[in-house]
Amino acid sequence: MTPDGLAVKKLVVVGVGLIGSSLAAALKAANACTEVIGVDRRTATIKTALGLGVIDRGVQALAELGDELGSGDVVFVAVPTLSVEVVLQQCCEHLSSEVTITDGASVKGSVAEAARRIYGELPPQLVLGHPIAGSEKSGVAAVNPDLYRDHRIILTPESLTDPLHIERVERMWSAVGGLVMKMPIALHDDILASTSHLPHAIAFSLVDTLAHDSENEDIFKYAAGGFRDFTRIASSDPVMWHDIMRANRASVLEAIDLFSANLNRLRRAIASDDSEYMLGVFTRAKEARDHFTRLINKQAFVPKMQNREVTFELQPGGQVKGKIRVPGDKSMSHRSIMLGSLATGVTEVDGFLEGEDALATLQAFRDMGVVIEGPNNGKVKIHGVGLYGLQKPAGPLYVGNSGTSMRLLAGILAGQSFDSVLIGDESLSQRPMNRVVKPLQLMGASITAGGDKGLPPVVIQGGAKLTGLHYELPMASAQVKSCLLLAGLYANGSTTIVEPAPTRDHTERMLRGFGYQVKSEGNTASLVSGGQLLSAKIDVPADISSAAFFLVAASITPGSDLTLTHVGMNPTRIGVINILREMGAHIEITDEAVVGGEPVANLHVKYAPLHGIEIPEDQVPLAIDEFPVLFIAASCAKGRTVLRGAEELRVKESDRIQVMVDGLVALGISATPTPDGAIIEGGTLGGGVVESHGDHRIAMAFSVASLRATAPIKILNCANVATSFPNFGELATQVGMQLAHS
Ligand SMILES: O=C(O)C1=C[C@@H](OP(=O)(O)O)[C@@H](O)[C@H](O)C1
Ligand SMILES: C=C(OP(=O)(O)O)C(=O)O
Repeated sequence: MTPDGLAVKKLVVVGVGLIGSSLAAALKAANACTEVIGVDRRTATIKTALGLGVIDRGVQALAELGDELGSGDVVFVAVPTLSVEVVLQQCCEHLSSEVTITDGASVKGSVAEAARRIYGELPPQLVLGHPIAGSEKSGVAAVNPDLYRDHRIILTPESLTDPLHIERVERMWSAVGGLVMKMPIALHDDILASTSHLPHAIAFSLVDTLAHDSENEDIFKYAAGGFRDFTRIASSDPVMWHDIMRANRASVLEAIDLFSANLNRLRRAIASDDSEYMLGVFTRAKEARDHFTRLINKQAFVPKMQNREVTFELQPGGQVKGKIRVPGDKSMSHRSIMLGSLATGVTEVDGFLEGEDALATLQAFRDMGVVIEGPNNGKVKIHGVGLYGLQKPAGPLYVGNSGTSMRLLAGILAGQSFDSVLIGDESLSQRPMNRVVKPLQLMGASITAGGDKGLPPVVIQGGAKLTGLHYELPMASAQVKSCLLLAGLYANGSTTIVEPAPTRDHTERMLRGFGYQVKSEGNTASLVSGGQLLSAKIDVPADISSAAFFLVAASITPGSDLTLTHVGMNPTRIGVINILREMGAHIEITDEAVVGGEPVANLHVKYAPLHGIEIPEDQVPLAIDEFPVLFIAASCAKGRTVLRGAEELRVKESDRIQVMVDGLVALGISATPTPDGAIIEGGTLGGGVVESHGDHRIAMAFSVASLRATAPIKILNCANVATSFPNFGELATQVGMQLAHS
């Protein structure tokens, strides 16, 4: 700060166009400098700037200010890129080394070279910069004091640049709302060549091409939204862009070459009617553009979901009434993408869960070259590439919060010819992967993960020869079973998995649906390699794990009457119904049917007084994801509920035993954790603040608790509800729960 607390003392803007005048106006509006002086050789510009109140004073040459500028003053050079050299020459001749100099040119390498030519080396007072803001408009009349608010300002200081001057420039941009970041000059010029200079070159060239067409009048008359959206930047300042292209020649040429090659490839695809290639380009581009839209709207989920702070606030009481269909089954959605990709032909999926976990799997397969259309209202079309058609991804495969994606993918990737790396978010990076890494190594896979527990990243070397395995699972885990069966598709001979207790069998069922033989006998599942998967139609039923929140909600709320439609009723998933019924719940199963090899039904639930039970251990793997909300049922039941044999809950998205017990205790319930479960005494739920630790099922479980709470409940860290149940809030409110989020 200057002694009087200002970001800078005098601001001198050389070149009073849009960029210069907007900084001047913004700094004045923020009262962050003592005076703004404009330098522009055009007197008319100075006059306009004075008239608009953008500057306090104007001169025609920097030389006029030489004597009065000193420490704390900043000269901002805002002239077209190739004119910066002339201004730097004047700076060198007239300014003391105390004065901070910065610029706004779009290319940094050429400015640095100019400075070296003039000063001999980069002067410590020169802080090169580039505000990533602008508009197709130009000139002082377009001045916009908000131009830099929330926009990135890139500074490219070198080792010789004086930190005092850097700090001053950072303060100046922060004062006008800019988001300052630093990067090396070469990186800046490469990035900008692709993200800014190339699109401008294309827009100018396209409009010029159309304008030269003999029928251009007609063309412009009929040009609609596509033309308007795509070519807006072609009305940018020609001199400025002429300068930029010349100043960043090498990087721009590289970007144009890459684009031309890709455009030519697309041309060939159109000529030869290669619809798969076209769809590949269009679906990948749409996904990337949608992601960008979410980013600019600040609602992106990849790669840093934890950064979103979502808090659920629930009022006590409410109703549970109506008829709803919860979103598609997560386990089946993952598998539909995986098997659809590995099949030959086009697989059509209906009812796909558009939650972040299943989308992470979808993206991973796109990253490996699979063309996937959608999802569009739960519909997805996968253009399968066959068991050996996946391509090496360009970088690590990021699967967010999803254990299922990482473990099942590990099995598939172990059998590929290419290297790959699987990474996840903060929570997934703490979950044990050795349970899949060790048996895959036994099959001959070249796969590693970190430390004793085998934490992600999971690193896989391609090209390993896998051999079938007879493996007794040390824990009841459908993810481990599925991983090994999928690796078995690529292993010599047969792969047999023996489970300590039955777990969900969607992989086995769906493989059969794709025409691949899988034998299931008692607790054993096995398959032999050498077959192939043929595309299928898949109807994904509503997820019973999501329905569970509403089964408990209706069961604990007097007066409730709720129907959940088309719920998946696979016998390996219905533990929650069995357990609730044993506690006295009133759940009717109607409209039973079998769809695509999976049973479905409607569930009609009404309030019933619940009582505590010893949960049968054989039901634990069949209700493994439902325990958070079953703990809520237990806290509303009369008497004691005891859960044993559920140590797997400690290695889910959070330690679900500890986190649930902590939350219940915070709400006044007597609950005690045990190494493999918990003891819960039914009681009265109070209000309070609960930490969900970013675990979707914890957040939703405590939302349900509010129905019987005596005071409001606030649940922290709920963004990850979107991993499995993106419209939970809407459905909860629709049935009568009183949930607001911020
Ligand atoms: O195979 C699957 O789709 C799943 C298996 C279960 O995990 P484990 O295999 O770790 O028990 C479950 O918790 C998870 O939500 C989904
Ligand atoms: C454990 C879960 O999922 P995953 O293991 O796929 O992260 C879950 O959804 O509760």
